[in-house]
Amino acid sequence: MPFGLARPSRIDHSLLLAREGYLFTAQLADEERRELADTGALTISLLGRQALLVTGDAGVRLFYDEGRVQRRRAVPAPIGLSLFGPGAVHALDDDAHRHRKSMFRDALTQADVERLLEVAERRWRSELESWTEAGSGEVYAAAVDVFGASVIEWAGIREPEEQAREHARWLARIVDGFGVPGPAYVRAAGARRRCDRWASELVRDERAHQSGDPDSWLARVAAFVDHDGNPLPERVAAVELLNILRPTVAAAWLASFATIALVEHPHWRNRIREEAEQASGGAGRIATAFAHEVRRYYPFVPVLAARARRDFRFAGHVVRKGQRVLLDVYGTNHGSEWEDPWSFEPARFLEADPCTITHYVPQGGGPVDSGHRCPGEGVSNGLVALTVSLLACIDGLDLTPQDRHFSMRRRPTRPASGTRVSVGGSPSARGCPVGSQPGS
Ligand code: HEM
Repeated sequence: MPFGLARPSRIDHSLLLAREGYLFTAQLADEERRELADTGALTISLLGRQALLVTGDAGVRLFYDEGRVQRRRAVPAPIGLSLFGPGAVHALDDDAHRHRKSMFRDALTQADVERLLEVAERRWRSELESWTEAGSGEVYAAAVDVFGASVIEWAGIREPEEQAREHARWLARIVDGFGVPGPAYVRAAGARRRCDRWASELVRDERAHQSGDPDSWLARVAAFVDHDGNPLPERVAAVELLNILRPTVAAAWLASFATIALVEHPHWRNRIREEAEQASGGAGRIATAFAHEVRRYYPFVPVLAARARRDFRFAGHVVRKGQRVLLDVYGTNHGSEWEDPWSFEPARFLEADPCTITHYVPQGGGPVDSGHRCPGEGVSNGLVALTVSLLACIDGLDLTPQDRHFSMRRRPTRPASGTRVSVGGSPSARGCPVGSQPGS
């Protein structure tokens, strides 16, 4: 269709997006779905206003083109404030964004990620010991505690184990309810308030006493001088402190899916086990590729939102300044640019460098330093790779009889059963020489 002639649909898509979640694009009218697939773009109507939905490589390039789109006021307040918090890096643009982003990048070097994965491995191993005694365990609940307590320790926050686990569960509650209207959202909002108070106290104490390691995440956030030359206001420092803690706990959702994939694909489980048994440390390239495929294949983020910085045209659509631009994340991870996109196939990541695959966007796309791409991919991929490496080494690991299904409408989703596993035989996990390595 020539420029300017693409017609917005007359149906408001907000309800469809809210109701269908990851199935949003699959539930579009046939004609709309075809247009999105053929051109990579579709003008839709959100809350009575036009928005541009984009997908695939071209859509990713547009979405991360700072000359055309920006993030200010892009995410609806009920989601942005409850998930990221007010003043967070996610909603900044240009120099203010790049400067704040450097705080995250500096704290998440390969060495920092390795240190976090070492802490997580120690805690996972001790958790798995208790599973062996009990004969079973629940992956989701254990991963929340293990990842949460590990990142709290890594961040330089000193607190008793029980308290760290309680804080991990608060963080999980924020993730669990941010996109779900109803009781889960109310629980998430309550957890957000408690986490904000806890994080503010930590920042205040750190500023008053500088008691810990000056390179810890807590110390870095407390001392960070923002783009305007001032320290972050206490509330914003608290928000950013949580912006590493909370998403690290979110990797528990991925660990649940990864366990199911491990059991359902015994060939890969054997390969990961062999790799782990032969390794002298490090989660290895097979476990790492498996983790990438878990992040591509299973649903987590449905869409991302930005706003047009100026008027422009894209794939036959006129986009007006201020109009929302949505990136179809789930659809891009399963689009026609992938070979056999609906097959779970870790081999696709064995040779290719994931950073060079434009349409691989489970945690956003584009450049990580200058754009909004997630700076935590090494952490989440590393935690998933570590998890599957340890689980693959457990003799007789199996899923207990349970409902493995997960909703494609709820965001975020996971098997409601918590992914319970039975542990048979002796756990060679104890002897498995799996160390730690960032995944990407
Ligand atoms: C389940 C795991 C995770 C998922 C699904 C996830 C997903 C995402 C997505 C989709 C974005 C937005 C990208 C964009 O706007 O273009 C993002 C941004 C971000 N993530 Fe993650 N993430 C995860 C884990 C992590 C971890 C482990 C960390 C830190 C250790 C982290 C820290 C951040 C930060 C600070 C941003 C804001 C980046 C910016 O605006 O420049 N995330 N993440």
